[in-house]
Amino acid sequence: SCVHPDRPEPLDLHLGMFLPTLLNQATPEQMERFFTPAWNLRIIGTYAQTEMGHGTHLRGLETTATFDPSTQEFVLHSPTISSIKWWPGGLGKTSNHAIVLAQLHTQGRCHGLHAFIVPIRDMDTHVPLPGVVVGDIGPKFGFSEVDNGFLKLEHVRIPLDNMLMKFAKVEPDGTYVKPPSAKLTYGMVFIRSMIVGQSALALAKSCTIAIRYSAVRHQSELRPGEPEPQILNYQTQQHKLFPVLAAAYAFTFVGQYMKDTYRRISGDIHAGDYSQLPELHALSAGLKAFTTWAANAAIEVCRMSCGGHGYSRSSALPDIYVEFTPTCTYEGENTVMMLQTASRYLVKSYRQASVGQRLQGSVSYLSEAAAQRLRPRPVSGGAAPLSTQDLLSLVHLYQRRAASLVELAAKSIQQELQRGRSQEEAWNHSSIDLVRASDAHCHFVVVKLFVDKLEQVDDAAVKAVLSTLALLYALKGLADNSGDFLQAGLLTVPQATRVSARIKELLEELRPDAVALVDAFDLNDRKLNSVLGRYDGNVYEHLYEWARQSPLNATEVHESFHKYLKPLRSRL
Ligand SMILES: CC/C=C\C/C=C\C/C=C\CCCC(=O)SCCNC(=O)CCNC(=O)[C@H](O)C(C)(C)COP(=O)(O)OP(=O)(O)OC[C@H]1O[C@@H](n2cnc3c(N)ncnc32)[C@H](O)[C@@H]1OP(=O)(O)O
Ligand SMILES: Cc1cc2nc3c(=O)[nH]c(=O)nc-3n(C[C@H](O)[C@H](O)[C@H](O)COP(=O)(O)OP(=O)(O)OC[C@H]3O[C@@H](n4cnc5c(N)ncnc54)[C@H](O)[C@@H]3O)c2cc1C
Repeated sequence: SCVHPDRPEPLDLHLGMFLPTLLNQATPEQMERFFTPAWNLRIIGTYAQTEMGHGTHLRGLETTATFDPSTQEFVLHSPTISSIKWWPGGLGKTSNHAIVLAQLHTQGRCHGLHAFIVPIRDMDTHVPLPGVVVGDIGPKFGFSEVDNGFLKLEHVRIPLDNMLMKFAKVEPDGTYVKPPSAKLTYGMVFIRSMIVGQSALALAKSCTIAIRYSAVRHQSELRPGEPEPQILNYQTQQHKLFPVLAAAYAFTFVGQYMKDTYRRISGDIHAGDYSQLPELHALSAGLKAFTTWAANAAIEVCRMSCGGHGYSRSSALPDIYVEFTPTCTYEGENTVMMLQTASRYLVKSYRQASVGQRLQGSVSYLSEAAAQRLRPRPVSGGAAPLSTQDLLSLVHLYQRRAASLVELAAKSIQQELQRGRSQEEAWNHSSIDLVRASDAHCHFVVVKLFVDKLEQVDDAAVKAVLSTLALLYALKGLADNSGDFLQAGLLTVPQATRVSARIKELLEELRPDAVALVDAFDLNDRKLNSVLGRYDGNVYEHLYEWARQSPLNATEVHESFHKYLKPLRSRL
C-alpha cells in the first residue's frame, strides 16, 4: 500500500484495521483524539486480538482490562504465557499504539471482549512504555517484511476514555452500559468483505502471468514435423488455466458486490437498523473462506502450469502464493468461517423456512425449497433435463444443490440429537456436512452474481465472451462437484458426460480471447513484477537478465570456492 504496491507492509494493519476500527467503534471525541494523529501517522496502530493460546475462540481470550474507578483508569494485563498477544502485523517494531481486545471487568463482573486503545511505545523515542513487553515473533512462511509481533501487558494503565465507546460504555462510577447489539463487538465484517476482492486480484495476477507465458512458451510437438506449438494450445493447459480465468472474473464481480453490500448494510447499522447484520456476517465469512480457498489452490495451479520457470521467483508466482495463503487463516480461519455461515445462518434459515417463514436475501431460495418439499413429487422422479447452454438453469441447479446440502446438514444434526447426543456433540458430528453446505451456498451465490452481472453489460461482444466464461465457471464447478449433484438427484451420469464434453468446447471457444481477457485486468508490468507475465512477451531475454543480476553472480569465482571447496578437495 505504501512502498510496494500489493505487497504486505508493516503499515497494513494501521491502514486496514486500526483506522477502520476507529471509524466504526470510536466516539466523536475519540475520533478527534486518535483518528487525526493516526491519519497523519503520528499514531501508528495495529489490531491486537489473537493471543498465543487462542485465535479462533474469542471468548477464550485471557487479556484483562479491569476498571479502577479511583483513578478513572483501566488496568490492562496479560495473566499467563498463553495470553500474550501474538501475530498482529506491525506490532513488533512499527506501531506505537495497539487496539487491544481484552475481557472487560468492572464492578466485580466480566462483560466480555471489548476494544481498548493502548499506547505501547513513547511517541518520540519509540521506546516501549513501562509495563509493555513487545517484539517480533520471528521468521514466517512469508510476510518477511511485516513485523508480526507479541505483546505482554504488565498492569498497564490507560485512561477510561481509551475504551472504544461508540456502542458499549463504562461510566465513571464503573457502571457498564451494554451495546445496542452484542454482535457489534465482533467486528471483522469489513476486512472479510474486502478479502473477497483480494482473492479476485490474486487470481487475476496469477492467471495473467500463466496465460501470457503460455502464449509465449513453445514446447513439444502436436503434429510431427511441425513447429512446437504454444503451450496454451494444449487442451490440458487450457483446462488448468481457463477455469482460473473464469474464477478471476467471477470473484471480481463478487468482490464488487461484497463492497456494495458492506456499504449498504453498515449504513443501516450506523442508522440503528441491525436486521441485516446476520446476512452480512454470513456472506462475508462464507465468501471470504470460499474465495480464498479457491484462489489459494488456483495460484498453485498457475505456478505449476509454468513448468520450471514457475518455481523461479522471477515468475512472481511463489511470492503471490506465500503472501496470499494466510488469508485462509487470518480474519477468521476458513473452516471456522464456513461453520459460522452454516450453523449460525443456513441451518437457522432452513428451520425458519420449514415453518413457513419467507426468507429474504441470499437464503431466500430456502423458502422455495421448503415450499417444494410440501408439493407432491412426480412419480417418475430423476433429474430434470440439463441445458449446458442456459445460464439461468445452471443457477437454479446450484441453488437446488445448496438447498439439498443445507437440508442434509440440518437433518444430520437432527439425527444426532435423536441418537441422544447433546446439541454440541450433534453439531460436531455434523460439521463436515455443515462446511459442505456453506461451500455449496457460497458457490451458488458466486454463480448467481456472475450471471446477474451479465445483465448489466451492454456491449454485445463483451457480453458474449463473459457469458462463455460464466458458462465455463458454472460447468467446471458442476464437473468438480458432480458427486453432490448426482447425490441430490440433480444430475445423471449421461448428463455429467455431456458437461465434460461441453467444457472442452468452451475451452476451444475461449482460446482466441484468452490473452485479451487477461490484458483486460489492466495489471501493468510494475504491478505484476513478473518476468514470465511481461506485457511485451520478451520473457527469455529478461529471464537471462534477471538471472545475471543474482547476487551470486557478483563475482566470477564465489568466495565459497576458496573457503570450502578448495580445502575440501585438497583433503580428498
Ligand atoms: C483489504 C484488506 C486491507 C488491509 C488488511 C491488510 C492486511 C491484513 C493482514 C492481516 C490481517 C489479519 C488480522 C486478523 O487476523 S485480526 C484477528 C481475526 N480473528 C478472527 O477473525 C477470530 C475468528 N473468531 C470469531 O470470529 C469468533 O470467535 C467466532 C468464530 C464467531 C465464534 O465466537 P462465539 O463467541 O463463539 O460466537 P457464536 O456463539 O458462534 O456467535 C454468537 C452470535 O454472534 C454472531 N456473530 C459472530 N461473529 C459475528 C460477526 N463478526 N459479526 C456479526 N455477528 C457475528 C453469530 O452469528 C451468532 O449469532 P446468533 O444470532 O446465532 O446468536
Ligand atoms: C500472517 C498472519 C497475520 C495475522 N495478523 C493478525 C493481526 O494483525 N491481528 C490479530 O489479532 N491476529 C492476526 N493473525 C492471527 C489470525 O487471526 C489467527 O491465526 C486466526 O484467527 C486463526 O486462529 P488460530 O491461529 O487460533 O487457529 P486455530 O483456531 O487454532 O486453528 C487451528 C485448527 O483448528 C480448527 N478449529 C479451531 N476451532 C474450531 C472449531 N470451532 N470448529 C472446527 N475446527 C476448529 C481450525 O479449522 C484449524 O484447522 C494473523 C495470522 C497470520 C497467519
